[in-house]
Amino acid sequence: MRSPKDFFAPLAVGAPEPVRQIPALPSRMIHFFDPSNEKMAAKAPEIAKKVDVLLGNLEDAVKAERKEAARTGLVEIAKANDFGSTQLWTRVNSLDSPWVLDDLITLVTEIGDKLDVIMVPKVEGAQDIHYVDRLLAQLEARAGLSKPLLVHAILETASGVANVEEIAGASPRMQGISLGPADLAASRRMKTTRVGGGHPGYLVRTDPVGEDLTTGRTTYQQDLWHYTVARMVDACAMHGILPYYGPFGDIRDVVGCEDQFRNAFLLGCVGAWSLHPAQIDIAKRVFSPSPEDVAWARRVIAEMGDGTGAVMIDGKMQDDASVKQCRVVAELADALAASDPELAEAYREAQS
Ligand SMILES: CC(C)(COP(=O)(O)OP(=O)(O)OC[C@H]1O[C@@H](n2cnc3c(N)ncnc32)[C@H](O)[C@@H]1OP(=O)(O)O)[C@@H](O)C(=O)NCCC(=O)NCCSC(=O)C[C@H](O)C(=O)O
Ligand SMILES: [Mg+2]
Repeated sequence: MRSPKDFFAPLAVGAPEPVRQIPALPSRMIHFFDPSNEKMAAKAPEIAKKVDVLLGNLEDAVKAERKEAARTGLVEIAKANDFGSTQLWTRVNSLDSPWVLDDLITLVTEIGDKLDVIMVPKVEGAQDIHYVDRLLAQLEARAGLSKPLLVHAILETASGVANVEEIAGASPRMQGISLGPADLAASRRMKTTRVGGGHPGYLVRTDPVGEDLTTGRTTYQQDLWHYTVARMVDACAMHGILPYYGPFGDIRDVVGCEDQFRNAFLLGCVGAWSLHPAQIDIAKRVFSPSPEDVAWARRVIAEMGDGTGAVMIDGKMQDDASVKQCRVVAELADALAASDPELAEAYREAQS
């Protein structure tokens, strides 16, 4: 572990100073596209106008023989477009793959000034982040970058989950962590065959009444990801970085997707991945606090004055702790409304 005194020092001569605060930029959806897929690549500039984060994916879901085309495609798209306030991220190949070194060298030296965040898959522990951290510093120095690239880890191995707190605090570059349910399920030897979401077999059943074990026993499907998401949220909050739910692979099931995203939102996540254009609006809706919740939060804040003591509002007790929750909601609403005029209008209307 680096000494706290050196934590914010650049890791290479000529590399930019690390950031001291992770910017809380809107990132309700991290929209994945394959830069080697001509159709998707052609849509990227239009999609960029609708999303908070556009991510050029180089890892899983890109065929092995298209890896180089994906890398080159992303460089071309980044050079040819100005995405304005939409962040541009990439997911590089895993650290044990034959592609990742060239991914990092090419992307940082060619389009390092256009990229905001590098997503690193299958992170096992702090050592993986330390490797990327030093390499990025060297490449940033070579490319003459003035702004440091941030790093986002995917939590998708059993060791990654066991080490999530040290991963979250491994570098001042750490921007956030996403759950990768598909790889995590495989790593844990879970018996699912899906990309995220629930499973009808994972349930609890009410007790039997009398001797009859089969009738009148309601079952409730449980959330396979609750433990991991909650643990990830705590690790991120502890280190001042941002947690995200990852992918929901059943593109057709927009209802199940919305439920999974909402659970993550309520537990503390700031966004999720959109794999298909149909998931963009779901993430936008879910990860923006509702106008009614924002109006309520603002009312509590106003009636609580300096934020101490206890008051009754509509029969509910409010005190120092509930006003803090209301501030979380109101501050998120303000941050999102600043770059989303439609949302700003909806919040204004609910207030009046
Ligand atoms: C899932 C898909 C393969 C579906 O693609 P397709 O069959 O082409 O869907 P549609 O016919 O409905 O598409 C309609 C049009 O929209 C374009 N399209 C589709 N997806 C995207 C996109 N993501 N961005 C931009 N444009 C998109 C199609 O080209 C169609 O265009 P047109 O014909 O001109 O109308 C596909 O959506 C896809 O590949 N999505 C990305 C998948 C991905 O990135 N997967 C990796 C992330 S999940 C993961 O890695 C697991 C995780 O790590 C873990 O371990 O949990
Ligand atoms: Mg994965």
